[in-house]
Amino acid sequence: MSYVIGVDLGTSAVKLLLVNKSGEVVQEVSKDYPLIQEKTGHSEQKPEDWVEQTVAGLKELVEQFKGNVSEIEGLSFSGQMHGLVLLDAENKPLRNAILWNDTRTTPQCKEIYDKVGKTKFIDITKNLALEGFTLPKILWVKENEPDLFAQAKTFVLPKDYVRYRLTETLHMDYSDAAGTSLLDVAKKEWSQEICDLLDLPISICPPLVDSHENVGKITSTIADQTGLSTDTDVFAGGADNACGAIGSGILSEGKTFASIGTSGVVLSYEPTGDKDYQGKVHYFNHGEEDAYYAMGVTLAAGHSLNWFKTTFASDKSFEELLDGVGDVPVGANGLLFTPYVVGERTPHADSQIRGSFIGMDSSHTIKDFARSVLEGITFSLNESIAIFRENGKQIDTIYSIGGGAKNPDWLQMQADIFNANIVKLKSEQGPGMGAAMLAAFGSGWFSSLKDCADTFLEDAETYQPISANVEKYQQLFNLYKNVYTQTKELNHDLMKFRK
Ligand SMILES: Nc1ncnc2c1ncn2[C@@H]1O[C@H](COP(=O)(O)OP(=O)(O)O)[C@@H](O)[C@H]1O
Ligand SMILES: O=C(CO)[C@@H](O)[C@H](O)COP(=O)(O)O
Repeated sequence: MSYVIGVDLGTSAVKLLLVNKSGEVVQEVSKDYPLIQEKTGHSEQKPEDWVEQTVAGLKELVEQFKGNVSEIEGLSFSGQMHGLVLLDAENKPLRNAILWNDTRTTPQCKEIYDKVGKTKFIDITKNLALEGFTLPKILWVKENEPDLFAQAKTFVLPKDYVRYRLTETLHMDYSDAAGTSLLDVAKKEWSQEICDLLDLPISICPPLVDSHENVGKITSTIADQTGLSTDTDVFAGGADNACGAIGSGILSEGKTFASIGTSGVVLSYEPTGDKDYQGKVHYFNHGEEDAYYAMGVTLAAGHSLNWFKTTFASDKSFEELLDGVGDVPVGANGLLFTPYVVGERTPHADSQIRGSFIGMDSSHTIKDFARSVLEGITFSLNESIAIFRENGKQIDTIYSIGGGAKNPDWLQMQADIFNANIVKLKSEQGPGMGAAMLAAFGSGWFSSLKDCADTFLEDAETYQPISANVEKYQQLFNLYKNVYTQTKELNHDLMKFRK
């Protein structure tokens, strides 16, 4: 039997899947690492932590593997997007990585519009200038840490750095490059014009490759450390959302997923690079060659639930905390939550907005709060679905992936709030499975990613909308949408009192 490994470098952990030629996940390993949040709005990680934990995960996978290690033919990556890893001339990181959920760069986003012009910027990058994207982070370092920036030779994204350490070859794939704000998304090349207008040398941008491209073999040092064969091929891999799309079969027009990981994402396939959403949703290159996708992002989806659990129920597991939320009525007995605990992206690109519980009553219990957190996260994702529908997309079936897809009550809430059938796949490991599929396709096991999806992916369950709930949720969604406007100014004024 032959195998491939999908490495999903997430925000909370690296998850590794060993997958056989039929698409069965035969082994799984997860290794976590900390988030460094020294100030409000700051979010960093140490690149060395990613490398150490990926190597430790690969070693554990190989130790548990019953077959012959030479049967593991290749590996590929899915990576948290946008994080800036700035490298010196010897490809050593110059500082901690600044992550996708770090929102310190509001002035740099303004600088981008001032110097490039908003219309031209959206024309080239197909996206707004957002705090989470890589370019404003580069400008922040240039402005705030000039000595360090002077030593910078190049930059990469999180999984590119880990891949570099495994192979000693440096690349970035189109799907991740699209999230830097330096790529001309339709032309698939670095934008000389944006670099010139912002006085950045284009030489800091690494060579571009397709996600399924073979970029080399693992080094003998990594082979020694992990037990893998030196013949193991490494394929470039993609942005976690592009890989999530591959791993849930979002490979043709009309297919959509909702992912609840640390962030929340609603993503829909786009066959061409020229649909105009006026920057209301993100528009990126897919991990499938020459395809695209549009997506809306809730900055803190699973992160909101995580925050709630850590702060108010730290002794409970997710299962214990959520046990019984299905018995709480729709609307959590009049409690409404907005998941803006680290700011928001879609549809409100606002780094200063913060979360609220509206309607707290002395009769509310922790179960009401837990249900309102799940509902608030799902309402936020529904705002992205509404944008897609307003732009003519028909969305009647949605694949649900990520940690949030583990809970059946939440899956039913998604069906009722999105008013769509929710399909759970046999493996909810979207991005890790997508990375494994890139390695399988890259290894020549299949003639296309679609062929691979036909063999690897299988629906497990479908949740259908319950019409009485759909009706109540439509009323609640209208109330939910008001909370942003009603609390915006208050939150902006509170900004100066934050850490
Ligand atoms: N049993 C569960 N039920 C509901 N939600 C869960 C459960 N386990 C984890 N989650 C949510 O899923 C999130 C992690 O999802 P995951 O897809 O693994 O994230 P990431 O790739 O960002 O690290 C957690 O933050 C949590 O909110
Ligand atoms: O910023 C984005 C997408 O634009 C995030 O989706 C990150 O890519 C992190 O994803 P998770 O850790 O939540 O999977």
